[in-house]
Amino acid sequence: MGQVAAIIGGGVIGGGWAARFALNGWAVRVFDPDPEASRKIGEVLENARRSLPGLGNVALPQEGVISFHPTVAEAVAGAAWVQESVPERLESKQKVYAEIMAHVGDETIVGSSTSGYKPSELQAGQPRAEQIVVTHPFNPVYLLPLVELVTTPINHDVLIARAKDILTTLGMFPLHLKHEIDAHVADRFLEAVWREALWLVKDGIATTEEIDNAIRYGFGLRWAQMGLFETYRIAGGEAGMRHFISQFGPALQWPWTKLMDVPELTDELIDMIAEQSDAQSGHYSIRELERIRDANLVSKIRGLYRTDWGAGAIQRKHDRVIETAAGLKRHVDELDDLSQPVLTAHRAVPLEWLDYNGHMTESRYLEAFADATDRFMLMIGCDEQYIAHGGSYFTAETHIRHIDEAHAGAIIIIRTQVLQGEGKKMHLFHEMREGTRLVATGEHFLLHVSLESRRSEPPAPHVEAALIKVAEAHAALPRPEGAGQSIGAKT
Ligand SMILES: NC(=O)C1=CN([C@@H]2O[C@H](COP(=O)(O)OP(=O)(O)OC[C@H]3O[C@@H](n4cnc5c(N)ncnc54)[C@H](O)[C@@H]3O)[C@@H](O)[C@H]2O)C=CC1
Ligand SMILES: C[N+](C)(C)CC(=O)CC(=O)[O-]
Repeated sequence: MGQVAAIIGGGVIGGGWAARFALNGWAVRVFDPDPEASRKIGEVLENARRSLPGLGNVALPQEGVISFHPTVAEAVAGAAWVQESVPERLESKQKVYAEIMAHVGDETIVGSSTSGYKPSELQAGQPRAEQIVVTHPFNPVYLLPLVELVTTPINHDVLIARAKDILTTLGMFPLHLKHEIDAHVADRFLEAVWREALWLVKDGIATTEEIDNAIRYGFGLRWAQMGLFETYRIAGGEAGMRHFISQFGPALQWPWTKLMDVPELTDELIDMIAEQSDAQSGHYSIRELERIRDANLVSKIRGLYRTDWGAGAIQRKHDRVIETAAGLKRHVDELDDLSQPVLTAHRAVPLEWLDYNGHMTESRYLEAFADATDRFMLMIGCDEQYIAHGGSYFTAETHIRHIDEAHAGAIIIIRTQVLQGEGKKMHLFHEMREGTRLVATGEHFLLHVSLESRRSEPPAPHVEAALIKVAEAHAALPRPEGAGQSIGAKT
């Protein structure tokens, strides 16, 4: 069995943590007195299963089992990680900690999802308080990588390093804050923006929908990929950050903002906001909105994956961590058996690959096969460094057969047979399967090129030798059904 995580409090955030741990192969034990907890977590898990596995290009480990327990003691027994996500009230959190700390092991890391409390407030008066840290996530926990890891001087370096390591293996980005402060770092911004938005609604300047449009069509997109300071560095033009501050800094003194002040949340203001919000989004259920949000996040993070930037770079790193467990190799010399087609993809169909017919759209078959070709190139030594030195392959011809459907989240594997591999020529035949079911085939003819002359040229000797080694081993295989076909041709 893999590692065990205990989730204490299985609401919006605890449910997200349960899904993040389980989908990364951890056994998850939940304690939540709410009789509806198992239904709610089941629904969150269903949404997470649709979206998380397809975020990267490598299949996640086998899903861990989620179980529900009647006491804290039973839930935390043997857990390597305990994540507390009970409601944001200090007194009730402290009571829960007394129970958790009485039953956890000496090595267990106990993280709190608290949005606002400092770790020292949770540690106060607890036995083995040095095991308690704040691990503040962002909703949806199963998709967003950021987790603020807030520690105090009593937390040992070894525990902090282990906490970072575990969060990283879950595909998260632990932002380590060594100085505790109410509401940590990110929620300070969120509250500042929220306060300002409440004033704009109260004063009748903008509706909830107009405020959301002001964010999502403009600076929200910018923030998602560069944050604040990197964005403003660019806004300073060639003169950079100093120029930006001297131009726009003085405006901070002008009365543009009411940030120092919070509007009174009167019944009238709350009704106004709730009515506007109903008019804006009331035609969707919360679960529908969650699915729309998740699909949008998957598209955005996968877009950033392509540019190896921000949240996409975190996902790429996670793929590197889990690719060995998924059976993927980085060089043909690591293969035990060269006589069979090579595993070049083991991944889930991402949400963004679906079309109006509810299945993987045609262009994504080519994307999957192109990624498999990239993996094969990597495996014969045509890696990032080799390409940076000016050698690569160009695809000259492709033939795809769409044999069966693939749906969101389906785990697909691609195996690649080399039909010809010598000199400049590389002729590959990919078979894509879900389980044993053949979904598609892709036949690709590539030429090795010089990226300087943009003309075909022989590969470097070590690349050609690796390619020939596989080609010779595959020469004994039967020619795959469908190889060499054109549209309408009989087999
Ligand atoms: N909702 C959000 O956007 C975020 C919330 N957080 C933090 O996560 C924590 C939980 O918040 P939510 O999940 O939003 O609340 P929630 O109300 O959705 O869930 C809390 C859960 O805790 C359970 N619970 C209550 N008393 C309990 C106890 N003694 N033992 C075990 N379970 C108990 C409740 O039945 C409920 O299922 C809070 O500390 C909050 O600040 C952090 C990031 C984002
Ligand atoms: C509203 N909130 C303070 C609970 C929000 C968070 O803590 C983080 C998030 O997911 O926005």
